[in-house]
Amino acid sequence: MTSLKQALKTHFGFNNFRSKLQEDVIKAVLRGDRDVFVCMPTGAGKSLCYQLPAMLSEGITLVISPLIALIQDQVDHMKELNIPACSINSKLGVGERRLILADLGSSSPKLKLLYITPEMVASPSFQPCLTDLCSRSLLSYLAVDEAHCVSQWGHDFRPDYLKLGELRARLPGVPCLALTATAPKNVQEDIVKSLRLNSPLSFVTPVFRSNLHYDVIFRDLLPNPYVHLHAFIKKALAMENNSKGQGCGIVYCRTREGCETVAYQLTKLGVSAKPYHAGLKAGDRTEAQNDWMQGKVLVIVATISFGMGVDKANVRFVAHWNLAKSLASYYQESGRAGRDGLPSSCRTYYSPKDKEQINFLIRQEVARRQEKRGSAKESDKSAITDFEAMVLFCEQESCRHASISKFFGDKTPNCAGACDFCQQRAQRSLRLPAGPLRRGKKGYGFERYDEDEGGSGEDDSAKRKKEFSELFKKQMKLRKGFDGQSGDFAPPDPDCPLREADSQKIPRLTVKTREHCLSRLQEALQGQQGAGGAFNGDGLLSAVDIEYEIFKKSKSSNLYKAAVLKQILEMKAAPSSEGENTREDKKSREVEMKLEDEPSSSSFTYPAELQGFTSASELYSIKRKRVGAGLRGSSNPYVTARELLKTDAAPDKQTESGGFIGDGLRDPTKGGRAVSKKQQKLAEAAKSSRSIFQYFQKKQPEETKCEEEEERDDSRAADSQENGLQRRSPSSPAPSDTQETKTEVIVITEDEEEKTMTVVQESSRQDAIILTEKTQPEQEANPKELELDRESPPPAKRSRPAGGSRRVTFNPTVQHEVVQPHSKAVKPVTLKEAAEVVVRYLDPLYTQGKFATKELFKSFARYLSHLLAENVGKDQVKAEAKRLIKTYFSKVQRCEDEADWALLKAPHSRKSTD
Ligand SMILES: Nc1ncnc2c1ncn2[C@@H]1O[C@H](COP(=O)(O)OP(=O)(O)OP(=O)(O)O)[C@@H](O)[C@H]1O
Repeated sequence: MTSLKQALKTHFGFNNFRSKLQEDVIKAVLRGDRDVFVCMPTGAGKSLCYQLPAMLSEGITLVISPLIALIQDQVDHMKELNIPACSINSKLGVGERRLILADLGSSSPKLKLLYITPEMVASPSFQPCLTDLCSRSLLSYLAVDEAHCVSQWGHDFRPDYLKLGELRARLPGVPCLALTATAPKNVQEDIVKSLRLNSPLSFVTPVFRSNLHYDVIFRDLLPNPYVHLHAFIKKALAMENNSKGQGCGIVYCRTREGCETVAYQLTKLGVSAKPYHAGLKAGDRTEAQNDWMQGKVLVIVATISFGMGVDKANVRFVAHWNLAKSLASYYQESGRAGRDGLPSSCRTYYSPKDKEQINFLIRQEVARRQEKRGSAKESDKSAITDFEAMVLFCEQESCRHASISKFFGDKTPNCAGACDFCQQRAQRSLRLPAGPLRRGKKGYGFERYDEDEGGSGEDDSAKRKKEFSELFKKQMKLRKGFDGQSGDFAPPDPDCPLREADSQKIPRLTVKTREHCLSRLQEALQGQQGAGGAFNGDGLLSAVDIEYEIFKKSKSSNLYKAAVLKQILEMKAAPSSEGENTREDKKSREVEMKLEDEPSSSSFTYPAELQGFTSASELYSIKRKRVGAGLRGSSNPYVTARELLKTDAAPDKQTESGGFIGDGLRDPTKGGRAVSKKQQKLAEAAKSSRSIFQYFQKKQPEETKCEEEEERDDSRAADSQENGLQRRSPSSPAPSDTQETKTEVIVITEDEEEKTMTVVQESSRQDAIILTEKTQPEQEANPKELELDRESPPPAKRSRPAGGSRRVTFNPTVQHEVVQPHSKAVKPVTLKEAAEVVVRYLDPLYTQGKFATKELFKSFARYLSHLLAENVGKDQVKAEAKRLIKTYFSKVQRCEDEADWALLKAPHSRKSTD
């Protein structure tokens, strides 16, 4: 055994190097004559490339690593191996710090590895120590882990990494080693330049990992995505035959709320899962991670804050519930699967809605950076192009491994069926019957003739040619058949509404898929057209036409699906037949739709300015487009309770002509189309009530933003409390002890000014008076507060055309107040009473702390504002609530949140699981 291998065994317990490359890198580092750059896939054993040399050299190796948590894991691991390693960081106790500094100051320090963040290494407090070590030539190596963080082209740029260039310059005699798993060519070059590496030796391995199977699923086309995910997990963990399963997995979600929902759904379906995100208490997060590490929990459902430095070998799958923000990030995150080299699965649940939202956030972030900097940079584009590469990875019909390799500048690898595209292709070709064309080297159809050596000249030759030509045609026909006209094609039912339903023009596109797409198109069309269009049959006809057009134009199954989804999005974004049709309107609504369409978000995660109530006097001046598409198809949803009651007969008219029955559902006996199952279930479930206060557990709006922003939340939250009335937490004390209560309503005027109106209500009097009015020009808003909004879904405010009308925001503390207008005709109901009535009707649409859709919440909020405006009695409240639900049923034909939809299907299960 060589001395190097001996050292490997002695210090790390490994018999061999993980790869030849690992060994080569270590040897190069040990030579110490050149800087070294290493780009090796996740789990390839990069850490050993500096850890082993550190053990074999005099002095101390300084390791720069981006996260304290990551450092802690490494230090703990080293300590387990009895390797003297430690870290200096802000979390260190005074005593510990003193001990470390004492060792570093000694003539022969015992420490071999000193881990430190880029911030700490640049801090003035560390400089004397660094200078001292340097002057005594006690620094053996400088290792920069996760070196891609230095590059502005990279997906995880950390400005503090840029300071490492200066550090490097200060340590001219110390060999530097830069390591990363994810660096395309431009990032590699940037690393070398920024870290001022001295003509480094580069060890770059292809990114291809043959043990990882990649696939992409169009989430929006799944009847129940959670069930689909559950099936995937069961398969990946081999749970079918073994209830305990093997290994574990990660599901990445973009938002905290997504994590909670997915973890909840998986647990409900029988897979132990825990959420992990920055919104959890530190203790809960650690517990979730430990439970997962120890195998007590099979699945961790996390934001991207989870995983860096987590060294778990048996991760059998990584699923992305939402699109990753770049292909490089995706490669890194999905690469946490299969570190043990065993087959593992990486799946993305793709949704065009995610695409729209993330695209918006990325561009917003880029614009913000440029604004801050005052100029644009070429590297700004990389965030956008990297994301586009991610989208292409999902949408393109090609080998997934090839897409990744191309992105990183590698050659196309031999995927060998390790992705959905290549697997399907392989399966198709396997289904070709064994025949002369498939017989290996000689398989061109000539074998049997070749064997017939005693052939007889010209005649034979002509005969052969003819036979070959026939055979060739036959085989081509067969191939064609297996590309699309396969015998597996399930024919359509006789009553199938699709045009050319039995056409097999698009390979692998089933009638079932087409029918599903048709129904989604119908839903979208109904949503667009309003109740009239939904039931008169036109919706069906047009949807059939639209579907057929898409079918005709599409060349592949994926392109067909993508086109259908695009069409649905466009239809949702388009103005209703009754609505205004200006371009601005469309734009405004597009953004609103994006907000509504967030699959995993609750109503409470709306930007503050969309969350709620306005005073009655403001209601009449608000155009529909300003506050959302709550009552789609209605040109003016803001009618008073009284007006609503007056027009209550309208749907009953429809009963006669179109088949509505009293509860807003359609009567199948009256000639109309049967009520949908969903509508029936909703109606059935509308029976129980719950405490109103649950509906006001308003979450902070920042919950929808990208996780990478979360580290900065605390300070922002403080800022926002100081600044924004609309951000006041519902749990903040209500102004109740005094004689009067104040309610502040923020109104955005046409010239984009915020007006804060304080409604004061004296407890002795039951009337409300507007007491103060202060304006707050938007440009004066605290920049930090604006920043807070940065990663939230696009607020309507930004999309509104200039010179538009008013936006209204809502102060949640209103819940505890009784604000009554002047009329004394009937005994007015309190807000709480009114809400209880509404809740009774909305209850089935509420689950897991949120409403089924934002739209519904907006309707609810709007309804409560009516009550504030109107002096109505309990009966009228009931009638109006009923009407609201009726409107909802008839105008909103979809329920985007599959989780809630699943619960609606089984209304009673919610009670037990709440
Ligand atoms: N020669 C070896 N033999 C066996 N196991 C090894 C060897 N070298 C490293 N390992 C193990 O491989 C795993 C991955 O190593 P390491 O964490 O260094 O990977 P990495 O390339 O740094 O990954 P990442 O990019 O995720 O940080 C660790 O558990 C490590 O102990």
